Amino acid sequence: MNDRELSCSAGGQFMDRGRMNQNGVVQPLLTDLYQITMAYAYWKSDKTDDTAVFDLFFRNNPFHGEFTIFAGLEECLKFLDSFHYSQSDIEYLKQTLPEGIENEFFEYLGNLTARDVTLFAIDEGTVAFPRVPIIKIEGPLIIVQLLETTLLTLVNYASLMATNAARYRMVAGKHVKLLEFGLRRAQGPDGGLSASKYSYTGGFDGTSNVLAGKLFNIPVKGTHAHAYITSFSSIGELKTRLIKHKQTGIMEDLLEHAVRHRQMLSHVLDVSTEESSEGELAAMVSYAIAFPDGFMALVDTYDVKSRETEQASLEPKLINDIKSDNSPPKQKPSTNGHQNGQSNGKINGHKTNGHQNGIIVQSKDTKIQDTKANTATTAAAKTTTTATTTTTSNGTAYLPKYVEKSFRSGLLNFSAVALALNDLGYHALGIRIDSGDLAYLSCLARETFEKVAERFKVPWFNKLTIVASNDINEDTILSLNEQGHKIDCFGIGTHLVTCQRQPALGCVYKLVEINGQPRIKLSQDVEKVTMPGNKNAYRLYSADGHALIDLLQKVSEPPPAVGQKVLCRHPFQESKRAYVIPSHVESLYKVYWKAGKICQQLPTLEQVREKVQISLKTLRNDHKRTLNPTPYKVAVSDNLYNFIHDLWLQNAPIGELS
Ligand SMILES: Nc1ncnc2c1ncn2[C@@H]1O[C@H](COP(=O)(O)OP(=O)(O)OP(=O)(O)O)[C@@H](O)[C@H]1O
Ligand SMILES: O=P(O)(O)OC[C@H]1O[C@H](OP(=O)(O)OP(=O)(O)O)[C@H](O)[C@@H]1O
Ligand SMILES: O=C(O)c1cccnc1
Ligand SMILES: [Mg+2]
Repeated sequence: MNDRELSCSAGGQFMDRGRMNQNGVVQPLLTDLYQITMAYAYWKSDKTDDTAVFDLFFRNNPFHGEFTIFAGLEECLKFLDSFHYSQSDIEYLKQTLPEGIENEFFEYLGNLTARDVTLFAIDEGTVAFPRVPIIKIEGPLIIVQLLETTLLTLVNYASLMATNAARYRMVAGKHVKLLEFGLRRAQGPDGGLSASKYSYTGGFDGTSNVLAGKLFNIPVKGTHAHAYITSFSSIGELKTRLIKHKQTGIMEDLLEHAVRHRQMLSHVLDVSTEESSEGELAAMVSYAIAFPDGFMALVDTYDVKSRETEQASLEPKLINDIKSDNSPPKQKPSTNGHQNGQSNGKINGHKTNGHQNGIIVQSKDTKIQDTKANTATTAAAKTTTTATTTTTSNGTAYLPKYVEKSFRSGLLNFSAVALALNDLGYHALGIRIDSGDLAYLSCLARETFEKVAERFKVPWFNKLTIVASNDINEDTILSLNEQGHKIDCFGIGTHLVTCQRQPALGCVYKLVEINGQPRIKLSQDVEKVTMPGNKNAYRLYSADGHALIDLLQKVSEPPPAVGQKVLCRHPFQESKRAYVIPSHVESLYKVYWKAGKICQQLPTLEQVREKVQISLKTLRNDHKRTLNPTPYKVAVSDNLYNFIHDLWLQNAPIGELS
């Protein structure tokens, strides 16, 4: 039994092999069958001594963007380090491959390692661009072919995820915290773990995924679920109310303090204590007793059936809309690339409990902004939206009174418990909002906290954290920013981890040279023609420190020099050329694996995370903007251009007209 089998039989997917913590599912059989059948055919055709160069690259940036973050390199290196077919792998292949495979082939497989392979790569966490190989791998043809699928699976999702996360970070800005909440929605356990790891790489601040925290040393964070609030229905259910005063150590009744504050707060918040939920109060008190220094509460749970009925009688129009099949379809993002207002669908009124709105929110500069006006809504949606809007005396439309009241219940109970904790020497952390109009409710919450801070002389109340979650994506954040909000932290699950906007990055692995001879793969689609030969990649920078262009050259060419004019050519369009005089030239490849060893000091996850931000800073803003970003230029040297096109002509068959 080898290390891998030992560790797997011990029950762990990730294991410490002394040298590196490795995901146990990453092993040579994690590949497509055709790699192994090809290996046999290569072996049969006596190609064991052939050497090859493969390029691993993508053709298009994801998410309609113009950059990609390269991630997954460390996992690739770990894979090379441990590449070895175990005895049981060989037994399995003997049973599985077609009959007649010679025994010597299995012996050959049993002795294969990645010792003779050399892997070049750009640094993990660097921005990368279409057609510039992010990994270049050289070595015995059979082995480098066998590595294809596993390397692709390690790079594709990792890079997609890191890019997705980096985009969320860009739209959220650097001061807002981003938490990954996606494990429950991820594509299986391994997808969930990778999502947590690479969203951290891309710029998230933490994850709710505890195993990811343990394995990758990522900060783990979280609040609590609605279930906790709804598990209490009355104060009578509180088994304990006592908590130690932080300074005096004397046991005090937290509920008593909370009830007293709640009474006073009801005037400040304009919600009567009868209108707020007792179960919610009980749940919050009990949670505060469990976590007096980390009290963070969900404030949107409150849901009272009798009031739903009352709402129904108040809003027959809305209820009719919901019952008929005229309910508004889910909105598509508006044509300018992101959704405005409530255009991402559900919020435009198909809920019976009145959690919908066509609100006008107060923007940061206190101007009133009509979110309906710039929303690409359907007529049906607009009708329903209007029906549910409550207009205040000054003409400002807000959430339906019912929704506001129920949200105020959460705020009332939270504030009461937070003030009670304050009496006993503790500071609450904040709230989470998981439904409704997040822009409006966050402003309402902040306004409430400011009022409480002033009236109760608790200045720290101003600084309470407001976490928002609920089906958030890049467009929602952009829209919230436009509207103005007071959210300090987003908890993001589904859209982030499933990369819903684009679920795969199309990295490919193409043979570019065999036994020193270039190989080109032709295609009707020019974009798909491969760039033949063993190449080096350089990034040329302008005097202001921005990346100008990536340049591919034949390895035999001298690198571009600072201050010297370089002719950069579009790889396929003859007329597209430019001279560049770089102020700085970065050679993109480093040898990461050679002679059976990792040749570079590998950065920590934290360092890769920093690298992402540093690398993104070198990109001009117009390449990074979400709407119609400018494509970053990728070029080839004049020499490589001619080489590609000569080879192309040599390989393209000449048709015959008849
Ligand atoms: N101000 C806003 N601007 C744009 N989108 C928003 C805003 N507030 C919330 N959203 C988004 O609108 C959607 C609201 O979802 P939905 O209509 O299901 O309401 P909900 O509040 O989740 O209702 P429920 O809790 O009853 O399921 C979510 O995707 C949320 O991220
Ligand atoms: O919406 P996402 O971006 O996917 O983020 C994660 C979601 O998961 C939770 O909801 P869920 O309904 O699963 O559980 P809950 O009872 O804790 O709300 C949480 O409340 C978020 O809404
Ligand atoms: O901690 C949270 O609030 C959380 C965690 C996972 C999913 N939704 C919310
Ligand atoms: Mg939810």
